[in-house]
Amino acid sequence: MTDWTEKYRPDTLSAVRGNDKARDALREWAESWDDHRKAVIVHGSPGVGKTSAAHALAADMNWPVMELNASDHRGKDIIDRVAGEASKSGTLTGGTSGRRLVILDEADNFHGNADYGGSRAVTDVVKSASQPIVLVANEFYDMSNSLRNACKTIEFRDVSTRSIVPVLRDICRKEDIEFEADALRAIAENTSGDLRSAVNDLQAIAESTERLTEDDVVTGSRDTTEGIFDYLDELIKEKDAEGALKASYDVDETPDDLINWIEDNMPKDYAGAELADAYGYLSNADRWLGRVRATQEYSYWRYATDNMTAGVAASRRESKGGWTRYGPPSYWSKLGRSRGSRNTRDAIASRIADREGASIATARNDILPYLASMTHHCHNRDLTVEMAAAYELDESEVSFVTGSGKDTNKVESIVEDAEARREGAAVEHSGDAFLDAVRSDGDHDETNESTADSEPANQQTLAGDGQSGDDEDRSNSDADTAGKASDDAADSDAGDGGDGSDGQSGLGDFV
Ligand SMILES: Nc1ncnc2c1ncn2[C@@H]1O[C@H](COP(=O)(O)OP(=O)(O)OP(=O)(O)O)[C@@H](O)[C@H]1O
Repeated sequence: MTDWTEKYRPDTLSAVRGNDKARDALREWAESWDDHRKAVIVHGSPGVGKTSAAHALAADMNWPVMELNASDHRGKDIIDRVAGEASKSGTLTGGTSGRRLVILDEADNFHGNADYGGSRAVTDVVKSASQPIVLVANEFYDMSNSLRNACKTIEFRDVSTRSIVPVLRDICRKEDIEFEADALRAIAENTSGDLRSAVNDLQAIAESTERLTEDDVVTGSRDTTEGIFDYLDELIKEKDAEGALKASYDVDETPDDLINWIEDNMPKDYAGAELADAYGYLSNADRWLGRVRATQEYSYWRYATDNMTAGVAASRRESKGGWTRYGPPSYWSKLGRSRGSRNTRDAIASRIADREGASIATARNDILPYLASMTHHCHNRDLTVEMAAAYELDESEVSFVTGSGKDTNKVESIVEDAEARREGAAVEHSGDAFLDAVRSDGDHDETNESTADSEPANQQTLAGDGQSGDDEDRSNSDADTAGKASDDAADSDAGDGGDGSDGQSGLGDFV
């Protein structure tokens, strides 16, 4: 299955939607580069087209691209060389023909990377570069003052619903998908300005239906979502077990969707032991949903619903007050709805379960979402590499967990590094292979050591296959794991601003 965000990546600037001013400014910057010779910072939220615009610009200008990101080990020499070497050939050919565009992705992350000599060295290169450089960043103010001052700045804003809809419509037409206009609008509204997620959502939903209707877009219809927000309030804060179950009959969501809403919002109010209990019920609910999928026996929905409503309400130990900002299920949870992505999710979960000695349900419901938030957009690169190494993730799996495009050089370089780390670990530890096997079998409380290091090279090869159904056989005494994972998840949220490698030692700390 090709990833539509890659397939429909704009190949010319005029195909970059929703940021006309920024787009024009970028073109103008490139066309006048000989006069000012400054680098440009393109910044804005994830998925609004910054990187695509830089590549499209290069294509329009006929400039070959050299792309690097802050986490790339090739380091500063490369930029130095590219900038220098290209300038020489520029002189030789006596004109612009030796020109190329250097794209520095994750430019807000350089300070954390010693290979580059920190942001000062990058600033120096940027200042003296003899080639046009585009620095792409999410967090403008995470870049040093001097770096910011050395560059021109262009902001990409969140893409409006009005601009997202036509992109989705074009894709539907090219993919021969029937759609209701309202369905596209609902997808666009749900993604709050992130065009990449909108395209991803469209693909996920299109896989599971013949004709896109507004109803397919779980979170789309206003009536439904209002109902669900009220219900979340009742379930999480007010009602007892029976009340929560009864009130759920009026909610216009299938249990498959409802569980995503609950799973994503319950942790905003629950903590500690009650959170662990509630996760236990959600795991049970998810097992019942799995049985429904496997057997098409829809009467099992009842048990799923009992668990996710009455169970969650009964787990509440203290009364909850105040107002909580509940939100629609993340793209990640919604992904579970299409078969292709469910398979990817379950394959990853089964390897996690294998390695951590947890049940597959725990891996899927507790550990994976948590990893997804920790490694969102690969911001914490080190951790992402650890994860890819520990669970032997390939590009599409890293992309699935992190939400970054799978063909991006960020993801590719992470997978390469993870492979290198795994090979290193296999050699170092080959003498202790049995010891490791014994340890990783029962002991998932391992903390300080990097998980990649403790991995026997041949232990995981079976994990990818045995994904379906075998979670029933496993013990489900995972309340501790769940509680621990989610406590840590709360901590991690605060730091989710591209703070890079701040001494996080690895997945073993969290699972
Ligand atoms: N403005 C846009 N016009 C057309 N397509 C877009 C636009 N923004 C995003 N997309 C789609 O989303 C995909 C990802 O966009 P892109 O990687 O350029 O976003 P980004 O802003 O660089 O995000 P990040 O900061 O996460 O790298 C593109 O391949 C394309 O399919």
